[in-house]
Amino acid sequence: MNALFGCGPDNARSLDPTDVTFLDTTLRDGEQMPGVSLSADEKADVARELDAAGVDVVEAGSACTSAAERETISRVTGLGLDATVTSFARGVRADVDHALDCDVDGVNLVVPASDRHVETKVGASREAVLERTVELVEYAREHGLWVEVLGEDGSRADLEFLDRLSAVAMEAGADRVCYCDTVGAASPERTAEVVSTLATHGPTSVHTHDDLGLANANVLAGLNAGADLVHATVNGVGERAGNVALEEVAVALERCYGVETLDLERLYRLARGVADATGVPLGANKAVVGDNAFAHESGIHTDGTLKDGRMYEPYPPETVGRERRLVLGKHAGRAGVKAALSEQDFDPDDDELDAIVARVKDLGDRGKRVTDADLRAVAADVLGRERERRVELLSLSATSGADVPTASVRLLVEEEERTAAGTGSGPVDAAVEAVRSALGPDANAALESYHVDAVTGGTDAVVAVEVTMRRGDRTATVSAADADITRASVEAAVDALDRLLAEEATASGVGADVDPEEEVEAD
Ligand SMILES: CC(=O)SCCNC(=O)CCNC(=O)[C@H](O)C(C)(C)COP(=O)(O)OP(=O)(O)OC[C@H]1O[C@@H](n2cnc3c(N)ncnc32)[C@H](O)[C@@H]1OP(=O)(O)O
Ligand SMILES: CC(C)C(=O)C(=O)O
Repeated sequence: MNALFGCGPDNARSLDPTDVTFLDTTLRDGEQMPGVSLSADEKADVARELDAAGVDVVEAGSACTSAAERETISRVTGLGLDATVTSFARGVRADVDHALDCDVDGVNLVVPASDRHVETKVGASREAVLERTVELVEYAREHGLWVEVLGEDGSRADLEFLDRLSAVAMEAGADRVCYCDTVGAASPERTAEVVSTLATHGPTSVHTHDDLGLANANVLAGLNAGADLVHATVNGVGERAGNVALEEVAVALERCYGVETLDLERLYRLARGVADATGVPLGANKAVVGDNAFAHESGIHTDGTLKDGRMYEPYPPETVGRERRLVLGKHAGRAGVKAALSEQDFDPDDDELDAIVARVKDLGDRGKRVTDADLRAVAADVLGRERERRVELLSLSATSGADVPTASVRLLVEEEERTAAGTGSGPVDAAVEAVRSALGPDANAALESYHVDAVTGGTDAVVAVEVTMRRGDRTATVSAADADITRASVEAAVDALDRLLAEEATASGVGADVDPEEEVEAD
C-alpha cells in the first residue's frame, strides 16, 4: 500500500491497492468485555448486520469456550452469509476440532509470541511454539479451513522471533498472519516497524487495543506499513479499554484517505444494535455513533451550523446514517433559539427573543436540559399566549386537624363542572385524592416528586410548590405559588395533569411529532 496521506476528502488520494478489508471480532473479542454474553439470536442479528455492511470476516466466537458457545457459533455459520465466518482457537488441536464442529470457514489460530506468553503463560519454549504452529496450520488447512495465525502480544515480542513465527506459519500454508497489540501498548512507530517485517511474508492483519488511546492511529500505521485487513469491534467494545472501533476506522479511512470499505450509512444502525445486544450504552461523545457526535448546543456553533452545516462537522451526519441535532441549554444563542422557535411556529420580535433566550439560559444554568416542551412553555409565556386548558381548578376546601383530613374540589373539565371529595393523610393528600376522583381515568398519573419552598418569611409566607407527575413515558413538572400550601399544591398537580393530557392529545393528533420521552416544564 502506498503511504496514506492527506486529511479530508478534498485532499484525499486514492491508494493502490485500495482494498482494505475488515475482520469484525465483536462476537469474540468484543464479547470478552466483562459482563457481556450474547445469545445465539443476538449473535445472529449482529452477524447479519455486519455482513450487510460489507465486513469480510466475522469472528463469531471461541468454540473452545463451551458447548453453548459452539451452538451460537453454529447459528452464525448456518446463516449463509457472504462473509467468511471464523472461530478463535488456541494453539491446541482440540480447539481447532471444536471450531470444525461449528462448521466455520476458518480459524484465528492464536499462538504465544512474546516470551512472557511463551514461557510464563503457556510454559513452552520458542521452538515448541514454532513446531506446534506448523503442525496446527497444516492440520487446519488439511480440514479445508482458512487460517490466520496471530502471535499474541506480538507488539511486545522479540521481533526476530515474531518474524520466524510468521515465516513458518506462511510456509506451512496459513492464509495470513496478524500483528497483535494485545495490551494496547504500542506506538504507531512500533506498529509500523513490526507490521512491515511481518508483511514481507504475506497478507498481514492488524489487531489493536485502545489502552493508550492509540488503537486507530496504530491501525493506520499498520496499513501504511503493509497490512490490508483490520480487526475491529463495533463501538470499540472489548476487554479493558476495548478494541479499535470498526466505525471509527471505516470513517477515518474513507474521509481522510479516500479508501472505501464498508457501507457507512449502516454504521449507526449497527452501533445501536450492538449497544442493545451487549447492554453497553453508546458514550455520548463517542466518535461517529455517540449521541452528541452531531449535536450542537453552544450559540456560536449553532449559529455557524445554521449558516453552513459543515461549519462544525467533519462530514455530514447522513454519511453514517445520522441526523444533526440542535440542542438548547445554558450556552444557547439567539440564532439557535430563533430556529427552534420557528420550527414550533413561534415568531418573536427582537425583544421577545431576548426574553426567551434569557429564560432558556436560566433553565440551562439550573442544570436543566431544555426540551421542546420547555421552549414551548417559555415562548407561550413570553408571547402572552393563553394555553387552552382541559382541566381547571375552580374551588377547593380542605380541613385538617380532624380525625380524617378531608377535602373537596370543584373542577372545570372540558367545560363540564365536576365536584368530588377525598380523604387522606393530610389536607394536600386529601385534596389530590379529590382531584383524582373528579377526573377519573384522566388522573391516571403518578406523583413522582413534590417539593415545597417558603418564598417569603413569617406565618403568612408564600410557598412555592413544585410537582412532577408521570403518565406513561411523559413527565410534567409544574410550580405554583400561594400563601395556602394546599391550594398551591393542588394548583400545581392539576396544572401538571392538564399539561400531560394536552401533550398526549397533541401526540395522538396530527402534530404527532412530540417526543414521547420529553419532559413538560412550566412555571
Ligand atoms: C487476548 C485474548 O483475547 S485471548 C482469548 C481469550 N479468550 C478466552 O479465554 C476464551 C474463553 N476461555 C475459556 O472458556 C477457557 O479459558 C478455556 C476453555 C479456553 C480454557 O479453560 P481451562 O482449561 O480451564 O484453562 P484456563 O482458562 O484456566 O487457562 C488457560 C489455558 O490456556 C492456555 N493457553 C492460553 N493461551 C494459549 C495459546 N495461545 N495456545 C495454547 N494454549 C494457550 C494456558 O496456558 C492455560 O493452560 P494451562 O491450564 O495448561 O495452564
Ligand atoms: C487473541 C488475540 C488475537 C487477541 O485478542 C489480542 O491479542 O488482543
